[in-house]
Amino acid sequence: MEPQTLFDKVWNRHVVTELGGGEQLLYVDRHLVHEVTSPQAFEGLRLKGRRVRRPERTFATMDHNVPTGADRLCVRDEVSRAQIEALDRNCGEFGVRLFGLGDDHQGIVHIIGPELGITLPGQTVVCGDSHTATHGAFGSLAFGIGTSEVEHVLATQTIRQRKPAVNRVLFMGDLPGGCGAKDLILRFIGLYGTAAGTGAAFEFCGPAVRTLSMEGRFTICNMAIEAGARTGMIAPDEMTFDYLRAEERPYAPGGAALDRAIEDWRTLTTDEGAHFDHELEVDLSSLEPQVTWGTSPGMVTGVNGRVPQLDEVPNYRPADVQRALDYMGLKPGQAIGDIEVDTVFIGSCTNGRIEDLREAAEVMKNRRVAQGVRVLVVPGSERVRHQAEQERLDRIFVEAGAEWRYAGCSMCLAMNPDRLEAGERCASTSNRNFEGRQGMGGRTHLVSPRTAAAAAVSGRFTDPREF
Ligand SMILES: CC(C)[C@H](C(=O)O)[C@@H](O)C(=O)O
Ligand code: SF4
Repeated sequence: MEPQTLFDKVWNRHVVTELGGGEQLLYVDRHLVHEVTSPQAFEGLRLKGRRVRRPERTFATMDHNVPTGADRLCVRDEVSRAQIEALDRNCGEFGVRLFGLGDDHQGIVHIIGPELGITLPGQTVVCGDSHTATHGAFGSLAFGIGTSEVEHVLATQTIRQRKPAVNRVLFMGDLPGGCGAKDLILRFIGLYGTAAGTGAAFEFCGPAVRTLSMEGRFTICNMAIEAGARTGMIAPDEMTFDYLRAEERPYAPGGAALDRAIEDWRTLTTDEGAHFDHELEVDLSSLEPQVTWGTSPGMVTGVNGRVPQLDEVPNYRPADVQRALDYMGLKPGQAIGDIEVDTVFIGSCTNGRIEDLREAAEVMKNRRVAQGVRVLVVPGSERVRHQAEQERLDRIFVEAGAEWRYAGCSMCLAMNPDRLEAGERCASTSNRNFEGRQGMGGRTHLVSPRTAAAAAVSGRFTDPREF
């Protein structure tokens, strides 16, 4: 048989039928739902008198709109409240399991899927959300869909798809100490640009990926989208299987059933000699902690570097760089280490997992947040919050002067009360930094949890390896 890529193997397992015109119908193993992109989809079902085809394969949570303060159950914004109430009603009516506000398992959709064992290796996973690629870190085929497709999946448990190009992204060399998955993926986007993968699927490979924890792998696949790809994948290995065995994952198989599943998942690797449409390589030996200075994740440099000259930036025209710097209030040649921040956001589906919080806590332990800096630490899920509290990480953050909050997307995007005011400057562990992303006129610098924590303590960008 022809050697196959990991992508091909998972794709081929799910083809229900050929639709002609280059399209295939794929079976969907897991459909994740959140409050923003689902109301019209449920409404569509209702109007047509249809049911949810596989409610037991459909899971819903509330994350984008939810407030993260102690009074979060009281949602003041009208649009948010309407979406939250609609999801509650729709899940009740259509028999979908909902992790709603106040539920122990509520959290960002891309955090709770893996941690509850809802998403697993070898599956097809879809959600009305672009960062669904996150789940591909298991070696599953996970991608975002639009609201009309959400309705289609609810009604049929299938999705029409055209097979994308498959690109291999090879990370060479070891990840230097003090650098994490976030630095690695930002470096990749800095090198190849936000159109590196337009419409393609990435398989992330190489020794540095193999040594990453599952948390780190989720971070990388999460940001495949920011490099223009539809999805990212990492072949499952012992790290993956240990993640599934180590803790209670209520929706994953257990015991002998898990062992049998693992035997099957071991076959989910790219065969020797399999064909990729493109090969992209990144050398990590000179990597340092990364900080974005512009309004795209590809506008990025090392924490010890400088804001570049207008004509020095790969993949961007000088006029784009100028516009980004004007918005960001920065000048070419300025040292990154001289940029002061007034806000730090640690959280999101990119970096809101327990390991991210541990890394941030390590830097902030026995230190104080710099004068005048507001620091929000927002666990990605209620389960992460409970675990962090058991490890007393919340004490470290609060004693340093940070705010410890409840789970949600929070300041990753301005859809809930956590947002930037115009002109505020934030070191953020999230994944998008376009104009207004964290609030109108707000300025976002994407960084790792360690670099965010270092900025919290120093009040300016500082190499976290100095702590
Ligand atoms: C609101 C949602 C549709 C959106 C997405 O698709 O990614 C959001 O999660 C984001 O990160 O911008
Ligand atoms: S945390 Fe941010 S990127 Fe992730 S789903 Fe929420 S809004 Fe989208």
